[in-house]
Amino acid sequence: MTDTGKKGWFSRLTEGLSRSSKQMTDQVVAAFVKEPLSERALEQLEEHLLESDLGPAAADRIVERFRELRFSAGADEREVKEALAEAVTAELIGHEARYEPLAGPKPFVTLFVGVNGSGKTTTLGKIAADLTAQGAKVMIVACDTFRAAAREQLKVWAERAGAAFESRRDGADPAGLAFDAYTRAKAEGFDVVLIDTAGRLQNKSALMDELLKIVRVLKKIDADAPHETLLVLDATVGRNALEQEKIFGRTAYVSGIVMTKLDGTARGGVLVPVAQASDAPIKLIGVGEGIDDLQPFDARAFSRSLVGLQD
Ligand SMILES: Nc1nc2c(ncn2[C@@H]2O[C@H](COP(=O)(O)OP(=O)(O)OP(=O)(O)O)[C@@H](O)[C@H]2O)c(=O)[nH]1
Repeated sequence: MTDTGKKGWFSRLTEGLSRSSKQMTDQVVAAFVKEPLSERALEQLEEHLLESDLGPAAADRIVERFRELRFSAGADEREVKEALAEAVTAELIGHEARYEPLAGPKPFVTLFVGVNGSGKTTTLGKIAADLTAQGAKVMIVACDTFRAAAREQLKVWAERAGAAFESRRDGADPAGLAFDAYTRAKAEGFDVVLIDTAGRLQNKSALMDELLKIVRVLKKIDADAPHETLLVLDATVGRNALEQEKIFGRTAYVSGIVMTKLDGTARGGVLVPVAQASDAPIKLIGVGEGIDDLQPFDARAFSRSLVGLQD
């Protein structure tokens, strides 16, 4: 990425996280600048960390770090923010990884799982657009065969991205569709296959059976497929995201997490307990609806933006 690209990316991140950073830092920083050594400032810190949905375990550790730091009287705002950013980074640094579909086997099959409305379709569309812009041959497969609207939405993204599109109507077997699409992609030299799946949690066991069946048939073609299974979680549902991680993480062999809509909440801190609860790392984050608003997850950049640092 160029320096200007990097700068634009960082300011998008900071802007996207502005509601969370406001919630997280304004009062905390003021409290520390005013009374650097007081128990009251530490209590306020804990309260705000919990309100940002960071979860009790991480909040405790961060408060302990702050207790040990013992800011001198006259600590300024920047110093307090830097310390907070470092503490949050320490919580996340072991949980970041890259999504690299062009570095793996060809075609690289990615399965998208998550509840309806979490941002699966949008995420998939943004990824397709980014990959075709890099010259890759991309196929999108709409395995939610029950919902015509979902199919249509995905088709629009495929056309916009210049990607091939595979779908079937009215409840056709999603696993059969996935198998045929992957077979075609292999025969025709596609680089990447992006598979959208259904997300109805009302009938959890049927949904999991459907996902597992898709995985099973893909493995008939290549034992390592799907090469990535991305769980898409919506940050605006707060700690419910943890529940969803549990449900999908346990059955769907999730290999990476995408946290969307971080711009739509003051509780972006929820990424911390989700990352720590999951066996899979965070790979991408969404901070808006535009194509450039889906970004690789960088623990340090995320943490700095979360506390309102501009660089
Ligand atoms: N603000 C914001 N909105 C987002 C982001 N990602 C997705 N959205 C919006 O969230 C809504 C739901 O996204 P979809 O991609 O349709 O979600 P889905 O999981 O595919 O849902 P279904 O199509 O119902 O299965 C859409 O209006 C998106 O534009 C994001 O990072 N920020």
